[in-house]
Amino acid sequence: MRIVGLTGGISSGKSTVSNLFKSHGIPVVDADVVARAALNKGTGGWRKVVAAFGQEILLENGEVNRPRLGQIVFSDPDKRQLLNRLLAPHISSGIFWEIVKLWMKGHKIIVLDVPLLFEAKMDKFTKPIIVVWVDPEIQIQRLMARDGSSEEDARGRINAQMSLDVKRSKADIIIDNCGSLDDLNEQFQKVLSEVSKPLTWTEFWRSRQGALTALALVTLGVLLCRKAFNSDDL
Ligand SMILES: CC(C)(COP(=O)(O)OP(=O)(O)OC[C@H]1O[C@@H](n2cnc3c(N)ncnc32)[C@H](O)[C@@H]1O)[C@@H](O)C(=O)NCCC(=O)NCCS
Ligand SMILES: Nc1ncnc2c1ncn2[C@@H]1O[C@H](COP(=O)(O)OP(=O)(O)OP(=O)(O)O)[C@@H](O)[C@H]1O
Repeated sequence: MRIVGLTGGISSGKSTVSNLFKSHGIPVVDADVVARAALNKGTGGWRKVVAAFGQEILLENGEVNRPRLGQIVFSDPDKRQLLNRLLAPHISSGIFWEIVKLWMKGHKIIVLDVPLLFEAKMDKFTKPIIVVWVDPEIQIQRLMARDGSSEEDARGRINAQMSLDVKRSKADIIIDNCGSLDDLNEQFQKVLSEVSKPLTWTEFWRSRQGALTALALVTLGVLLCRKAFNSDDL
């Protein structure tokens, strides 16, 4: 199985690229979606976060007030680290089970969309790694336009992440998303053909088809050995 890593900065265009993959039939595991589920009311993640941050981060219905928690953690690195530490095991196991489900369905190529792929050291499980890069000023403009946030808020969120230039230096494939959506789509077509290349042998043996082939080969080997022993007995 090929697990393609997709990362970048906040609002650099990862979801836009993810949607392109999905529209070409390649499933995407979205870490933001998994992270949201890990904070749902009543879950283990929710309990730990409420115990650490207090009732004031809750809405009246008991769900986490996400903008409120965001304001707290994106302006205080210690609190952000605390939140990351509390949620990391829930996010990793959520991502793991999403991958297992896609493996069981027989998908050979999947995309892991993880904003903190390098920070969380998940990059070692993915190949190739695609970084969606964008110029910092365009990133701020798009972030403020999308979330209706202030410049201070947007800068706080961007500064909470590893710099996009550092991420770019760690990439196998770079998508430069400073241009129009048409430009992005044009680059995506090249990325798609790169990512859709035939699996390597290692990737093949990690796929469900590879595992079934290995099982069939072992079974055949056992049957042939038994037959050989039986003929010796005769
Ligand atoms: C603080 C929270 C509640 C704010 O929620 P909100 O709905 O406002 O933002 P959302 O979850 O949609 O995240 C938007 C973007 O912020 C960035 N971001 C989120 N968490 C972090 C973090 N801990 N450090 C740096 N950047 C982060 C990501 O680029 C993400 O795509 C939420 O982001 C959260 O629970 N974060 C911790 C979990 C986490 O690490 N998520 C990232 C998945 S790898
Ligand atoms: N090439 C582009 N031209 C114009 N707008 C774009 C382009 N690419 C993305 N956008 C817009 O920029 C915003 C951020 O893009 P997107 O949501 O894909 O980023 P993201 O990296 O997934 O963000 P997050 O980390 O917050 O999940 C969106 O409003 C999106 O529509």
